[in-house]
Amino acid sequence: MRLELLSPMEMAAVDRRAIADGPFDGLALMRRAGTLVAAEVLVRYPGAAKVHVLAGPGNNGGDGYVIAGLLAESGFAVSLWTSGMPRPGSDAALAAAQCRLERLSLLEFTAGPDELVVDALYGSGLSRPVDGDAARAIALVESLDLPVVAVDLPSGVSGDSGQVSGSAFRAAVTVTFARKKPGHLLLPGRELCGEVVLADIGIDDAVIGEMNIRIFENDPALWRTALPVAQVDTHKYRRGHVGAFSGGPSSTGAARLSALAAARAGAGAVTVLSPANAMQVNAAHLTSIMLRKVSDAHDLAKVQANHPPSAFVLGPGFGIGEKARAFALDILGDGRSNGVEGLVLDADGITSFRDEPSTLFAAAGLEAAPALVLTPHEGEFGRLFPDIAGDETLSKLDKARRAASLSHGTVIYKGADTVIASPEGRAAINANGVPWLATAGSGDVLAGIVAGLLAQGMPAFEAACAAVWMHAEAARRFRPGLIADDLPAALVPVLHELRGQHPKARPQG
Ligand SMILES: NC(=O)C1=CN([C@@H]2O[C@H](COP(=O)(O)OP(=O)(O)OC[C@H]3O[C@@H](n4cnc5c(N)ncnc54)[C@H](O)[C@@H]3O)[C@@H](O)[C@H]2O)[C@@H](O)CC1
Ligand SMILES: Nc1ncnc2c1ncn2[C@@H]1O[C@H](COP(=O)(O)OP(=O)(O)O)[C@@H](O)[C@H]1O
Ligand SMILES: [K+]
Repeated sequence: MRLELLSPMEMAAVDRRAIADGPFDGLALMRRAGTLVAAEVLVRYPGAAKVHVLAGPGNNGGDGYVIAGLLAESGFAVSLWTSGMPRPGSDAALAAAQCRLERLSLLEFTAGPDELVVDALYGSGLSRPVDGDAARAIALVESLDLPVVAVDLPSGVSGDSGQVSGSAFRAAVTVTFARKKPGHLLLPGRELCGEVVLADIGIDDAVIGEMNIRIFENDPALWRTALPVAQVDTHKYRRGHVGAFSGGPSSTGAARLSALAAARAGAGAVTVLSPANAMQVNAAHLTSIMLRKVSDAHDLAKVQANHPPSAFVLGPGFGIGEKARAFALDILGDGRSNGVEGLVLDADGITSFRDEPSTLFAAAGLEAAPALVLTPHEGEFGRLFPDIAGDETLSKLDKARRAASLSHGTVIYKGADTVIASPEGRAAINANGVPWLATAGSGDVLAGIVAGLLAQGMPAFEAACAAVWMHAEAARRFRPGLIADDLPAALVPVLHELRGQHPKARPQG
């Protein structure tokens, strides 16, 4: 699958390289791009009363000239509205020269009901805010509620960040070329793109392969082969043991949600690690999940001495303060020598380090430290990484990557467009989320899934990507009405399906 995401700059480099290598020159690529967009229009809007093609001054406009010509040849009534002449000698100028249609000035743009708009104003070359005639055209199209087919990106949407610069079209369909860009998946870009169609214009995969791209759309193809597969001769502790720290007597539910999720994600044993004063309430609500008293460092040391968990979840409902810091630093310091694969630090666990994040980052950076996975939502992200969060020049993708590098941890920067980033620079943007996942406790479940996968030996980045995708997929299939309590069981069919696709899959009874 073509999951790499190319920044507009990388895409331009790929275009140049592909043109240099042949067999297609720039105009041929443009003709292929335009032909594929025109084909989408034909298939989706065969009855459009009229098609307005808006062509800008660059190569995005060049695609527009090709599209306008082809749609007119196919029998559509086409109005071609242009903004700025293509640079003489450019591919766009060649495409414009081959288009016989009358040029109307975008300044005079007008349209009527039941008509269609093809937006070929600006694509990956967007270099300043969209204003003036283009902004007026966008407003008119919006007021008439006309369907828009965007070429490469809706004009005004940054391919790097998904942010709007000035104003932007809201497309029903966006046809992009070779690979998606981060702006197709990051909000608000994802919303403004509508359905994204990836069109193959003939750029060889090898050209993209040479770029060593490390940013991907999150998809099972990225991590399916790393999913844990239980061996025939396994036993419960070998299938991974998760320890989920509980808060005090009035905030124990979050840890139990994490614990259940870890168990459903395949951990063979899960133990809620509870302060003494919450033992009773936890005991009253647990069956297959085990329970141990962990009130202080001494108790934690005892847990680590006998069947120690291979992964921990610390934070959900835990309470903010010194105890969370001490436990987290203890686990990171105890390290892989004791069989600990990872620590998932969520919610209060993250906030506990707001005044001294560097101690956490230093502990995670030690050679023998287990993997640290941080799962902040936007508010928590700002507490742990205030400088990165406050830098408005950075996209959500950039922010997650910088945070991962700084913290030596894998960062799951949550939200409707969750970004997962590894400390070594890999990143994935998740796109299968559904709004009803925004329900109290759903983050606790996510933390538990990550820990469940880590405990079974899945590498941190893959475990984080898999957990985010499965969490969202379980919610998507469940449909609205979901509460966090439903999620652990809703994971089961998703896991079954993924395991069925695993290359080492055995028949399941
Ligand atoms: N050979 C190639 O390089 C190919 C390029 N393709 C198309 O080329 C596009 C990229 O082309 P370009 O790099 O020329 O970039 P664009 O055509 O996206 O935009 C660049 C042009 O628009 C102007 N511009 C940018 N933002 C503006 C704003 N807000 N207001 C007014 N003017 C603005 C710039 O000054 C420049 O003239 C892609 O999006 C894709 O549609 C496709 O044809 C496939 C092949
Ligand atoms: N609009 C949305 N669309 C899809 N997923 C969302 C949306 N809003 C939040 N989420 C997801 O829901 C989960 C909420 O986690 P979190 O904010 O920690 O909530 P809680 O602390 O209540 O568990 C995260 O996985 C997040 O990515
Ligand atoms: K466009």
